[in-house]
Amino acid sequence: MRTLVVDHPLVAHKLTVLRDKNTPSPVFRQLAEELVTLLAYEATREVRTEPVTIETPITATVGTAFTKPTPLVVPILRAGLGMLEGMVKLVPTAEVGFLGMARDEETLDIVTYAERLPEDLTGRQVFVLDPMLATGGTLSEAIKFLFRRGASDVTCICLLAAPEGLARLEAGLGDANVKIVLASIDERLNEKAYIVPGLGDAGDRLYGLAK
Ligand SMILES: O=P(O)(O)OC[C@H]1O[C@H](OP(=O)(O)OP(=O)(O)O)[C@H](O)[C@@H]1O
Ligand SMILES: O=c1cc[nH]c(=O)[nH]1
Ligand SMILES: [Mg+2]
Repeated sequence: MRTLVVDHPLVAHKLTVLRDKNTPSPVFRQLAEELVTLLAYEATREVRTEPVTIETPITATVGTAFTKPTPLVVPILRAGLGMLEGMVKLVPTAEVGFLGMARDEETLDIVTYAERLPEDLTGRQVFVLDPMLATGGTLSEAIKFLFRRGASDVTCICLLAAPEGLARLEAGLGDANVKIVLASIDERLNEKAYIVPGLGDAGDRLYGLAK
């Protein structure tokens, strides 16, 4: 597993405003969209592409080849949805699947309550979107789900991670082809397994409702 923390003044500034408890949901949603675009630029450095040839207004003959990215993007509902728009704006040729996963706040167990993914992901390159990597339970379940379906290359784009969650994923994944791209590795988890300093509950911040 590889981890990349994107170190950039624009990312740092937007993340600071996102953390501010006084930032209302509409601004929070806008910033999440902008941040995922900045992170996705780095996260897609190795995106697989298909050759496409075109005719330019200048060339009389076809033959200028450019390449079309064809990843599968999987936002983890609810909070992952806040990252979908920014990702598909940057990669309009991506295919999108969905996983609905919720963490039981008592047991921290992960419940998968929705899934809309191709049955066979053999050889697919998948980009998972979830703003928070806390205990790592959600992403661990999501990655296992995707590998079970045959995916071979998974990149997770998250905003914040706790060191504990990264360690858990590292322990469980070993040398699997998984990359985590982040805006920040925060200090720790608190007794409720929330990221400190963090930004609160991402789903609630995005959508205003308690889940
Ligand atoms: O690393 P973990 O300990 O699994 O915690 C991270 C998960 O917790 C939050 O989801 P939540 O279960 O609150 O659902 P929501 O996205 O609908 O708010 C967040 O959106 C992550 O998916
Ligand atoms: O800090 C956290 C931890 C888990 N899920 C969140 O949304 N925020
Ligand atoms: Mg979630």
